[in-house]
Amino acid sequence: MTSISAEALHIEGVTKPYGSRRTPLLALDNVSLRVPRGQLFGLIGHNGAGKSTLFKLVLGLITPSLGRIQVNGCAVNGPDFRTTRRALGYLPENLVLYDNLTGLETLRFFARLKGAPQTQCAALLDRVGLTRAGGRAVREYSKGMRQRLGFAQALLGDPQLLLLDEPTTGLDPSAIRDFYDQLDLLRSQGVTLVISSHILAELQQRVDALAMLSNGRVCAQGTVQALRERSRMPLVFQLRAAPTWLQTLTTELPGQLAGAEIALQQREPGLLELRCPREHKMRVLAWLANAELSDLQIHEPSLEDVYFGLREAP
Ligand SMILES: Nc1ncnc2c1ncn2[C@@H]1O[C@H](COP(=O)(O)OP(=O)(O)OP(=O)(O)O)[C@@H](O)[C@H]1O
Repeated sequence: MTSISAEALHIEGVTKPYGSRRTPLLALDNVSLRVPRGQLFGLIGHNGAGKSTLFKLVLGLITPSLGRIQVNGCAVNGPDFRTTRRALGYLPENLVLYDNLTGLETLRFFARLKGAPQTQCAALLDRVGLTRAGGRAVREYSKGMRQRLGFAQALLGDPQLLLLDEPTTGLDPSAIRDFYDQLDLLRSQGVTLVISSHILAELQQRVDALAMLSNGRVCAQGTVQALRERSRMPLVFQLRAAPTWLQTLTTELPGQLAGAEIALQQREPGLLELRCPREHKMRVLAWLANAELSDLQIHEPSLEDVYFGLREAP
């Protein structure tokens, strides 16, 4: 197979059916994605959208019926994939751990499976903050400790591409922050990270780009800002002023912004919320320049708003 790209991950026209030949269910349907090296790339979508299936295809654990996948320019399941496979790290959604093994024994076990040096295990336990717990049986670990051990397992062999399937589920806010600090460090070292999550607020500030899967298809792909613009979700202006001034604004604004789809709502005395399409932002600001406001905040639509906006789009 000829190389389609030297990007960290290049997926082209991939389809994966499950079920019988007569009534196949397309877990993935003509999916194409490109992830440049060194990016933190998000994958979002409803339950059953196809995220885990995509990870398994990239790992070569299952094969597509159509399309092709390359990791660092090397075809998945092609002749050189054994070597490339070693440069992949994976944290599955539900990692099975042996409760009777200690944390350190667990890592040693995975290191043997992966052909990674045993000498990495203690350093990786330290990296995820489990050095003191490393001698304790995994059965005594909390959910957060198990996740951290799973993350250490994914880092065995110094992977260049890390696939993380819902890695922060069940973690407390401080553990989530520590986890993303680790991802930032890896990214600064040139590692490419693909992360799936249902916690959209968490991804919004952190990913370089993302893809949105719906019913096995990519329904949107790009930076959070590009998806915001595509979704055409409104901007929200929060205006604080004396109630009498807000009354004037409420009366005059619709006439001033004729032709713009705006919505006004009094949130509380002295606080007016104005929703309007992005393309009218500068008109609104120009008009507000002469208003006697005590405060003005402009809120971009959240990734969650964008997600629902794009999913509902025909
Ligand atoms: N081994 C399998 N056999 C049959 N169908 C499967 C299999 N694995 C996944 N599917 C189906 O493929 C679709 C995609 O599943 P997948 O697990 O990839 O979704 P997901 O986006 O990871 O979901 P979640 O967010 O719930 O983890 C679903 O309809 C699922 O039922």
